[in-house]
Amino acid sequence: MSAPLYHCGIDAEPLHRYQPGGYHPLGLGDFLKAGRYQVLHKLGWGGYSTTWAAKDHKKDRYVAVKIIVSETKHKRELEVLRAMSALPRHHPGWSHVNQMLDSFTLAGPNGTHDCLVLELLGPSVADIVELYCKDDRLSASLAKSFASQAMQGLDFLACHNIGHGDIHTRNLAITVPGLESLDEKGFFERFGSPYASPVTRLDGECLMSNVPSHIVQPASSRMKDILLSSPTIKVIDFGEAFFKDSVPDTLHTPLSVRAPEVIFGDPFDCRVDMWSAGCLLFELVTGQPPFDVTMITPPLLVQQMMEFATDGLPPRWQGKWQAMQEGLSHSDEEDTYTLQGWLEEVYFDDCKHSDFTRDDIAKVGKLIERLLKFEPSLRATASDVLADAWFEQG
Ligand SMILES: Nc1ncnc2c1ncn2[C@@H]1O[C@H](COP(=O)(O)OP(=O)(O)OP(=O)(O)O)[C@@H](O)[C@H]1O
Repeated sequence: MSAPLYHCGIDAEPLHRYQPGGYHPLGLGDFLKAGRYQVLHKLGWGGYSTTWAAKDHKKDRYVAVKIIVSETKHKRELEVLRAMSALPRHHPGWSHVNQMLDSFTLAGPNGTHDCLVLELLGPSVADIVELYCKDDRLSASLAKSFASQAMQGLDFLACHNIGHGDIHTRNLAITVPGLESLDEKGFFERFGSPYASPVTRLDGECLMSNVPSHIVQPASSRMKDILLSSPTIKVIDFGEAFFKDSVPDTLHTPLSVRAPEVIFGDPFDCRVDMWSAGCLLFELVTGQPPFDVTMITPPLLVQQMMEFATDGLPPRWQGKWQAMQEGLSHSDEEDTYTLQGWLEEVYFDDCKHSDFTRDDIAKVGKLIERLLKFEPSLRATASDVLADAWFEQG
């Protein structure tokens, strides 16, 4: 990799991606779509996009604008979101998926970018846990409420033959109550005042117009009070989403929640989401994902999956598994756990609060077991999960 050309005091999106094919340079106060959207704050960034909070002057509302890098050839996210916005709204899960409100293209110095205008949401569930939760763990009532809402969102998607492909706690975000009625002062009280730092060139030359003059620190929302009510959450980020009749070759779901059929290179479908949902349920309850993600490699992960999945590795994957194991060093010392044993071990950690009862944990363990099946056809569906007695208690 070549030496960095730019410097900025804020560690956010990689500056070298401000080049043809990459990010669009945007600044606070900029207008988009002929003056309709005005940029107020930065929400975050990823490998393929930067996302901004903006004021929609035409409809007098706050929105999120996700600006995709210009080199992206596939338009899956845009197509799935567009299809979703045309779907009937009567399903209870409709209100638990982030809806697209508008879309447009933006021609800039780095190319032509698809821009998705989305409902503006607050922090992700992962952020909430990190920022506001004692012992990095949700209360039992919030864990159950978030699990139920995520499952409703997934049920809505499955009913319409849409796979999300990237279900985890960073892709569930809370809605901001009263957002519509916030004035600008109230908006910045919620999302924090933006902080930006100038970009300089290390060779002393002037910046070109395809690099922003400043980098904005992503918003750090102040929303602890929201947890005292019953927050609504929505599934966000449809960058890996797909329709049942045009499934991609593979998915880039984080390895720790990636379904085994994707790891084994098998054909897959929307049921990948139910494997990830099993991991999600475990994390919502305990505060950590079921599979140890430190230094994880596919063979190590499959080894852990074999401890927890109750249906055994399907014969069609045995050959690949044999080949994978060649790189694994066998250690006799490591403890092995059943899923239920591991769930109890993690949850009833003496140092952390535990407001679920042992009975509750036994029940949710059974539920997670129904999701963590190697064979996609054996996995519970979102509607099966929602009908489970665990959701009726408490
Ligand atoms: N509708 C929204 N409202 C508020 N914040 C959002 C919204 N959509 C995305 N974000 C935030 O913006 C950041 C990046 O968004 P997103 O999850 O869509 O992209 P990513 O998957 O991280 O990146 P990429 O798709 O480019 O790899 C995240 O921090 C996310 O929480």
